[in-house]
Amino acid sequence: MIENESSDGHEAEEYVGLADFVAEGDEQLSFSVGDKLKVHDRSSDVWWWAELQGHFGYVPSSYLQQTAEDEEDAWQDDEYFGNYGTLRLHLEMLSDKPRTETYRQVILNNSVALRGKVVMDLGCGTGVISLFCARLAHPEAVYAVEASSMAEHTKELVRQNGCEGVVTVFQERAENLILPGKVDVLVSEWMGNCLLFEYMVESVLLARDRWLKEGGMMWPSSACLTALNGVLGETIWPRLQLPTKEFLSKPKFSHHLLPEDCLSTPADVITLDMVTIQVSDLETLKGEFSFTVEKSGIFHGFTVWFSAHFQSLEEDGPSLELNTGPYSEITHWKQTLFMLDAPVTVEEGDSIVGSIRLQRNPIWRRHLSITFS
Ligand SMILES: C[S@@+](CC[C@H](N)C(=O)[O-])C[C@H]1O[C@@H](n2cnc3c(N)ncnc32)[C@H](O)[C@@H]1O
Repeated sequence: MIENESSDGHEAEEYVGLADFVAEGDEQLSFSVGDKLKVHDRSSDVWWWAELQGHFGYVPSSYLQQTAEDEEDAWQDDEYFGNYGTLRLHLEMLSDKPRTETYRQVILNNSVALRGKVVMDLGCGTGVISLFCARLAHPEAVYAVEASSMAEHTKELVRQNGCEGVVTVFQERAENLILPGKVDVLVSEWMGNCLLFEYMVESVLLARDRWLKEGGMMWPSSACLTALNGVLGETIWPRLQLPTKEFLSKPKFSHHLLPEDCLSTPADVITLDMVTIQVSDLETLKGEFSFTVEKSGIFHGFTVWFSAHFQSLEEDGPSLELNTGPYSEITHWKQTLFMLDAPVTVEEGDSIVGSIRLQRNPIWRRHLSITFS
């Protein structure tokens, strides 16, 4: 085999490992997540002939993904900020009452302590959180940071609300931001599906490290991914019959889990402390779970959602929670469903024990894979 040329005469192409793979036998090639492999033969759908550091062997195609053209491409920023530059997404978020109301309540509950403080609202969108700060509390300044073109409208909204003396809009990516000084509070609504999707949290952590004063407050202060096992509602099951294979192979976003379809009590599986977590920790996050089945039924899969927690600025002040789970008022995130390959009958008292792993995509930096074991 000639290096850089595949068996059919084409150039070998570079792929990146999405997960660790351990070879079984001499014919296969082991690699780790993030390894760059040269793929020489893709004639089979399932097993490809590849090379890593001079070693050759078969590798499973589903563990590999083609590399991005460049760093910018890896973040898909044109598409990402293009979408946030339109009103559609912002209207959906603004009309998500539990979400928007929690942020309003956080500002209101802390209005006394916010007096004279400097606040950064990272990813301010339409500026709703900045305006809550300016209207409900008396901060010294609010820096409203937004990378998309929505910032142009936000400047106008701030002016129309008479808040331009307090709120300054920075149309900038957080990573390139230059502020007049450090801030006392960093507030952001960065959470995505399964908590991490979009990985806006990375921008929040970078801004924290550069711009938050020592001992400053992060809102949310922590966030949790929660899981439980559930039956699949009778309303969905009939729709599954035809495209079952496709349905099982991917998570279902925007799934609305009904409390009566839950087989056990939910458990927090991963917690992010927004003061201490580092960007590098986001690459792989793992959690364990042990569910006791409380209701006999057919166990079809796991459902996950997140909650975000907001500490008070005052020592004994109440903390607040935004919970996107099935026992709380529905939000635009709803829940995410992961189906088992085949359903399992479970009895009350049975245990379902396992682990969950969130692996950030080494190429497409806003994406992740989630594995239940
Ligand atoms: C989920 S929306 C929240 C919008 C607004 N804070 C709200 O609560 O309605 C996130 C916003 O953050 C912006 N954003 C994401 N990453 C950013 C970054 N690195 N720098 C600046 N803005 C960013 C997006 O363009 C989007 O408008």
